[in-house]
Amino acid sequence: MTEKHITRTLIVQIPSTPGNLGKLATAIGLAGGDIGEIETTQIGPTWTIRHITIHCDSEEQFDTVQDAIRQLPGFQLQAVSDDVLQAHEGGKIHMKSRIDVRSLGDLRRVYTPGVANVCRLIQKEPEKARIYTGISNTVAIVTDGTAILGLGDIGPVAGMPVMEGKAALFDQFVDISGVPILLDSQDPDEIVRTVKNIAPGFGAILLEDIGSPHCFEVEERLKAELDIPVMHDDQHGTAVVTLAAVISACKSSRVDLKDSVVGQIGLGAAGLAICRMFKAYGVNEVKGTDLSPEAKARLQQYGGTPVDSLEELMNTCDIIIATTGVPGLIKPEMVRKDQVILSLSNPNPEIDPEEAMKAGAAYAADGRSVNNVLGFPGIFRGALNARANRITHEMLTAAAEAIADSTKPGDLVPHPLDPRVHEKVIQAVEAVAVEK
Ligand SMILES: NC(=O)C1=CN([C@@H]2O[C@H](COP(=O)(O)OP(=O)(O)OC[C@H]3O[C@@H](n4cnc5c(N)ncnc54)[C@H](O)[C@@H]3O)[C@@H](O)[C@H]2O)C=CC1
Ligand SMILES: CC(=O)C(=O)O
Ligand SMILES: [Mg+2]
Repeated sequence: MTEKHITRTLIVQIPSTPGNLGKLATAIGLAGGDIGEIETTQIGPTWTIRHITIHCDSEEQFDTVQDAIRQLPGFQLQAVSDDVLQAHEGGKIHMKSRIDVRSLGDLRRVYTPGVANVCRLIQKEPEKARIYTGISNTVAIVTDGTAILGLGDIGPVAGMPVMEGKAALFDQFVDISGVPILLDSQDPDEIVRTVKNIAPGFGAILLEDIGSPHCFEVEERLKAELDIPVMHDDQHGTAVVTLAAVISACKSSRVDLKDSVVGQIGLGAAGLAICRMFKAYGVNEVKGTDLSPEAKARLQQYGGTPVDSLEELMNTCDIIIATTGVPGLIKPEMVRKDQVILSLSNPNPEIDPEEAMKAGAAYAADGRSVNNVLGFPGIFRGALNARANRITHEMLTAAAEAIADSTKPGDLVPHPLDPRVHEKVIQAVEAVAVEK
């Protein structure tokens, strides 16, 4: 089954005679829907209610599936539920106490008066906060809402589901408490001031979905002015996983990455960091294009070669990396035989990997698989474990190589749910981290 973009659960009343579930499945399949789970919730003498999860390519295809069911005599489509929206009801994260408070003794230990002694101890010996608070295991996930995925400047509150998602991944993959911080300002001075003011409560700062170019200034200033790790994930997390994917592609096709011509479309936060990482890794030629002349000038500053048109880039590069946020920007006829095509924009790529493969690409992937989720959890866990006060280029390179080493031959990246990847990234980052 190819990966579909839309998932819905249909609640269908089906006549209780043999063969009707088969008829329903056929109608759904002929309309293009893939059936996932089927749950029978009620069985009666004349009808049965089933909850059927369907995956479709598009809303239009999903409408066709619904019409096909409505046309089946005796069947009733009772309701449609959106699993994604449902999963978000009430939010995805929740701050929980690690200690039960059930008796007066517990209360006095956890809160007053007991807590006062711990406060005095930390006042006297501030480094004890690492032992007696959760600060060193807590990462602020900071956004101003200006570049939420490829959706643009939709504001920090609309971006909260993404921040909660990052917090959920931190928790589940590497046991870090991620706390979303939504900023009601896009002014670099104010962002830097605010993050510095809240920094005492955190072991590290992850900047997320802050648009370019102000993200560059914000990150540089925070790195210089804070004594804890700061990383803009859309820049460096993305560069790490992209380098890993390209290392794997070159290994499988026995091509030397350093001699390949890399072409980038979109030179914002993700694109520019990818260029910097590739150049530092020794790639000789990185070309790039962007609508903004300033973005192209920044590429040149980091050793890349600006190119005027998308067509020229597609015609002259072996490896294409697109981070524009523009779905469908790369047309199948632009793909050259044996190119590597990474169309990394979320939620929808510049070209569907299947289309790119059909058009002759040697390897193709989108932002669902080549995703910074493979990097940021282990990078932060490794940095916190090592008590590093910054995330260095060596730590990022080590993370990229660990991801590439965890990749099965023929794949571009490992599965994000494989805990061994995150473990390998943690170990690699920790090994080269610089202690405070
Ligand atoms: N797969 C992954 O792990 C990640 C994917 N991304 C995706 O990359 C995309 C960009 O994200 P950011 O770099 O943070 O945004 P950004 O706003 O900093 O950069 C986007 C850049 O693309 C350029 N651009 C827009 N339309 C273009 C076109 N038609 N031709 C050439 N350039 C064009 C813009 O001028 C801008 O410089 C988003 O869709 C995001 O979801 C970002 C981070 C991680
Ligand atoms: C994955 C991610 O960080 C993005 O698309 O912005
Ligand atoms: Mg992002």
